[in-house]
Amino acid sequence: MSQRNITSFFKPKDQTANTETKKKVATKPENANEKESKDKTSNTPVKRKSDQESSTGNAAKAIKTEIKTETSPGSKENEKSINNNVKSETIPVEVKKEEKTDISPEKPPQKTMCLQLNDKKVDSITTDYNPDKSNYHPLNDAAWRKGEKIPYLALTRTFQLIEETRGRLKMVEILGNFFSSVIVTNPDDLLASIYLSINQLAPAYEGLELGVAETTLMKIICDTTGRKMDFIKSQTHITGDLGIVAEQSRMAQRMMFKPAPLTISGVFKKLKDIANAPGKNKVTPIKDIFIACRGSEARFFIRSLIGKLRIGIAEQSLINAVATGIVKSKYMDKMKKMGEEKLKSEIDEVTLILKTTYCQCPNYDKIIPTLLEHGINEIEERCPMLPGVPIKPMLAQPTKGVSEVLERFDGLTITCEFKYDGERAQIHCDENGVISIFSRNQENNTTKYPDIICRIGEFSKSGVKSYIIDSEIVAWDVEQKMILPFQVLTTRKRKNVDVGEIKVQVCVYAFDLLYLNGEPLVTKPFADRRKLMKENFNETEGMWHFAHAMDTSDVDEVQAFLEESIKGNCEGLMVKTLQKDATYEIARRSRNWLKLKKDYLAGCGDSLDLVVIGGYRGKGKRTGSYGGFLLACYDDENEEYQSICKIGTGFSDESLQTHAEFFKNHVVPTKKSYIACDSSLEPDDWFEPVQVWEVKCADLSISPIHKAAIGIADPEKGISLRFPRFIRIRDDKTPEMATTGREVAYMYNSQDQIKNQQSRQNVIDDDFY
Ligand SMILES: Nc1ncnc2c1ncn2[C@@H]1O[C@H](COP(=O)(O)OP(=O)(O)OP(=O)(O)O)[C@@H](O)[C@H]1O
Ligand SMILES: [Mg+2]
Ligand SMILES: [Mg+2]
Repeated sequence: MSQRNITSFFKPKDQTANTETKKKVATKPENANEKESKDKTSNTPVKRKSDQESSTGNAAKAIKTEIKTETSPGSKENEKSINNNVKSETIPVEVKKEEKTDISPEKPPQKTMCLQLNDKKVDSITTDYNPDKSNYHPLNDAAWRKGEKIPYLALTRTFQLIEETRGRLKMVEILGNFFSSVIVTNPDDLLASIYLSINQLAPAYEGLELGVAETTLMKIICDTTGRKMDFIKSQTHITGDLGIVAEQSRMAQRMMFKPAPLTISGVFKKLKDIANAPGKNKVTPIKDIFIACRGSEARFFIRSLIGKLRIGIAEQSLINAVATGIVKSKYMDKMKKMGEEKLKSEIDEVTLILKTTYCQCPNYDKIIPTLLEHGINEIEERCPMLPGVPIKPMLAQPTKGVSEVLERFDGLTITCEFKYDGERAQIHCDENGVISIFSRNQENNTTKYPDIICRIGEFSKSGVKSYIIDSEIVAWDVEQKMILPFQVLTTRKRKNVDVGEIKVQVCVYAFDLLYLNGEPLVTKPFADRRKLMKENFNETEGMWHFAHAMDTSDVDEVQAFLEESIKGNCEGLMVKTLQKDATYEIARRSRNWLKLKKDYLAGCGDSLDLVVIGGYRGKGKRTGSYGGFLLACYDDENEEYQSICKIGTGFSDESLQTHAEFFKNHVVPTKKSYIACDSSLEPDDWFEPVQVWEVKCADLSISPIHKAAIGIADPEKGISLRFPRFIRIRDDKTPEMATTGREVAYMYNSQDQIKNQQSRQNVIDDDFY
């Protein structure tokens, strides 16, 4: 290859590391590219990456046709090994002979190397770069030049590093460095890189999901690699990860025709096609990509399809990483001169702008192109709140009693509203009259409520062109004209409901107006928003109501209103500021909304929403299912799950069966790095964090073993729940929306007993909660 400016992602040293790994798993000569080419040219010439013009699709197709004729000789011995040889009747397939320790996917280069190299790589773009002297290496498949489409392998190697890294800061740094490389060399690939890193194809509310069944993928792996189904199944059972098995299977097989390297944009587009394709039409595009996968590409491609990337990059980390990428790409060669502190403070600033923007417009399709075109300073203004794009809702803080509420709001004008126990609904109407209904979680619930859509015209008065209403949808008893319990609402179908088949009627209780006729209202005080809502919308009995409210701060009146709410089948009250400190705080659990539930009056206060991370097999009557579970809260700062209690109460025999069935598909072989848990609690099975349970308890206490809120209420000990009881599954919450460590600490500190023991300074500052 001629000398020219090369953008290379990994140092030669890294490459050596790679080669060494390869040596371990393959008998392939380690030294040179020429050798590799020569070996192949002896049979069929393999085109070099640089002169290969054919598209992935074509190359893939060519191979696919050949692969179809492959047969596995499948001696019993071979079948047992993941490296069983694959033969082809039509094309010679080079097969790697590997050692028995076969589940050892390609090791990524050393972390620090990658980071240094990222900086260097950035230099390499600005200076006239000589590949002979610096970090270019012919064996580096993940390298790319400025302006070129970025190889998918560069991204999956980054994922590999993240997967093997402990600590969120480091993970963010690795991903941020990668994003900075993308921004500098080919910003067009940034959006796809971002989506692939969080395993999404579009904003969550568009509901475009991959989620291909594991068995379908297993079959594809068998078809394309010649492995036997039993073998793939058993290896998946051992490793607990079809991604790793796919990677091993793919690596064990060498083909004469090297398909064109996959690119980030190419894979992203194909994944979208796969998501949009009906069931059986997904198979061909999956095969096309899978047979073109190199190294860790296979692992992450398969994991993307399953719907679990397992690198633990959640929303907050992603935004931090994008901010890191933006700032680093801006300073490139000046980074060292800038000093760490200045760099960090600028990254923090950009993170905040991005977060605010994402809260009002959670849509990377809009944010990223705007960012690249207009820069970070204009982003907030250019990506405003818009009907049709769900915003993250404002949430409330729990309180323990009427007097606490009034103390907190001393001197402020407030209102008390009934707290309805149903499903949060953001109702959007855009300028064209298109209606969408979004859940608390920004999921699109429009097809769940066709009855609401049918009669929406009665709701708004004339002159209303566009709006966003915040509301609670509750189940409604038409005959008795009363609200029905939350459990009734859960029996309603979740999607594509037919008006004719509706058994559970619903009523909407509107409590806020966030947008009206082209104007966001979130910065106006609640009193003004509420006035506008009442002026522009109608009430119709059993269909549309404004939340029942009373503007008072009289203790007795609040107490009486609370009791009235409970009689009316509500959970309690929401107490809200009206004038001062009364803006709508997007995505915040704000102190300007306090919730006062009947349950708070006894016990520990609010219930907790906890993530199930493990199961203990049952004995006696519970043999065959789990007898208990390990629960965790979510530490949103470090993005880890912290164990909080074991739970074995509140379950019916039937619900235990249901849980066992459900978690059977989410067992992982070992504890994941993002789980903080003492070894003495080791469950029989670890689960992926996928489900949230609402739990009540007698109280919270300091625990020497549990890790919840460690370092907050106590410098070294965590907090655990006493006498926890299962209440219900919270399908409307993702694991990242579970009760946080800080919230746990807050609840612990709010317990009267503790409150009395502590001096005021020790009590957690509400601002952090
Ligand atoms: N009048 C109201 N104003 C605001 N929210 C209300 C009102 N009535 C019912 N709600 C519901 O109460 C929720 C606020 O409570 P919180 O912040 O604790 O969230 P949550 O944990 O999902 O709620 P919970 O566990 O209490 O059901 C809102 O998300 C909304 O669904
Ligand atoms: Mg609720
Ligand atoms: Mg709750």
